[in-house]
Amino acid sequence: MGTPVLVLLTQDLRLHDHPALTAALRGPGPVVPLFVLEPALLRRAARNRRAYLGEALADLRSALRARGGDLVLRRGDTDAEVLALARETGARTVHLSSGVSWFAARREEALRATGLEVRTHPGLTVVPPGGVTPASGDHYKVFTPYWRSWESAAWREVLPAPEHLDLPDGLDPGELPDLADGTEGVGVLAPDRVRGGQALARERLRSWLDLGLADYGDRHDDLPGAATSGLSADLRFGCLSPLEVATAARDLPGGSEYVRQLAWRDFHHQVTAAFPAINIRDYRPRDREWRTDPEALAAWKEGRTGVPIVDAGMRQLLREGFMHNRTRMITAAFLTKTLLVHWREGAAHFDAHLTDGDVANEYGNWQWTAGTGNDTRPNRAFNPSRQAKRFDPDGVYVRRHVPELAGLAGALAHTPWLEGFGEGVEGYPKPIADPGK
Ligand SMILES: Cc1cc2nc3c(=O)[nH]c(=O)nc-3n(C[C@H](O)[C@H](O)[C@H](O)COP(=O)(O)OP(=O)(O)OC[C@H]3O[C@@H](n4cnc5c(N)ncnc54)[C@H](O)[C@@H]3O)c2cc1C
Repeated sequence: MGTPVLVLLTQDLRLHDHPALTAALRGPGPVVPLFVLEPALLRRAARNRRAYLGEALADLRSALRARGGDLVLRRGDTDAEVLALARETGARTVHLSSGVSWFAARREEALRATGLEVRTHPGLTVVPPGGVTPASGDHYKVFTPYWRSWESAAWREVLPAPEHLDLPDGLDPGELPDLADGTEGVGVLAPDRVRGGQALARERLRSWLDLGLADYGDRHDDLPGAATSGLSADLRFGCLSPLEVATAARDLPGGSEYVRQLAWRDFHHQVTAAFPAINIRDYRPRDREWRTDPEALAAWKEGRTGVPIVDAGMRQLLREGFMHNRTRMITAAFLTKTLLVHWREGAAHFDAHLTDGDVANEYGNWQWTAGTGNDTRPNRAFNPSRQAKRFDPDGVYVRRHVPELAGLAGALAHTPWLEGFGEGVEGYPKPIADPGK
């Protein structure tokens, strides 16, 4: 047997289409798949993401065991744990998928400083950041030209899952702690959250391709229909490969509209790779007065602004750890453009609850909506009343998430302030800001 090699897993918790794992398996030696639980990161992570992560690691471990290998788990700083495991096994090389965040860049730097050979691979996007670039500059700042280049870029082949792996003898695989026990983390554990792991993710993908995709173009904005794929958390943790999803969907009816959304995901990744401070600083600084309004912010977070479409979205987030894209835009615009509260406050709340929350998509989209990011129309308005009438015309979505409004039929659920001779609906607040007409 040859020298063992390490594969450091991060946001790629799968066996299918895994370039780093495939590269490691090309050598003659045993392959040690490793995940490092970093206490400092886990303490700050949303409870929903901790729970998904725990499930995804358990699922990956059983898939690896079924193939003769195992998932090795360690707790501590990634570079120190990688180095310790390399010393224990005699490994000199570590393979990993390239990340785009500031944290991923620091991690890679720290790994290189250990003296090990560090080999990075694609795998977290369809087209890797830098895979397409404009004539001037290192990344695209506007989506439409990016999309045109992205569409015509050559994609690599989808790789099969390995059939067999060997682990060095006598290696302690390490314990997987219960990450969903609720003792650590931020936000609330959502009762209807998505469950994690590549097995469930692959079932969701199959069912989406068979039953949902064909109608995506017509129905992706239908709020009550919830007619989107719901695969964002699976993509976030890499239980699904974005390239495999895009390749499977591309030539099916509805595929091109769907694949365009995956290009948005890649777009925000290449922006973040070029501007890793996306979660801290304005991408396009604007002369803007933000307001400090703790009461309005609390009402927004709890879904009691008195604007039903906003409250429905915010309560969906608390109940599911997920929110429909349309209400993500409406609620984010209400906070930043109507209440004039800084995007960082809103993004922090989303980050504490979204199972799919990640640096590139979350902050890229928050800045896009707030007008400090990549939107070419930074003053774009999202009038809540008009959005509600258009995307939830019968009030079904609002009644589903705001039970106080269950007694209001049809579109009346969107204007509770007009009920009871202008007294509103008992138990539901009056709007804290103009909901528009
Ligand atoms: C304020 C705000 C915050 C957001 N935060 C996140 C986040 O933290 N994580 C996240 O994955 N998405 C985020 N999005 C983008 C989008 O809302 C979600 O990806 C989508 O709602 C997930 O549902 P789905 O999987 O059913 O999407 P589908 O409509 O089925 O789309 C398929 C996939 O394409 C990708 N995608 C779709 N729309 C976008 C988009 N605008 N930007 C980037 N990728 C997209 C996602 O990976 C998604 O799973 C945010 C959007 C807004 C406006």
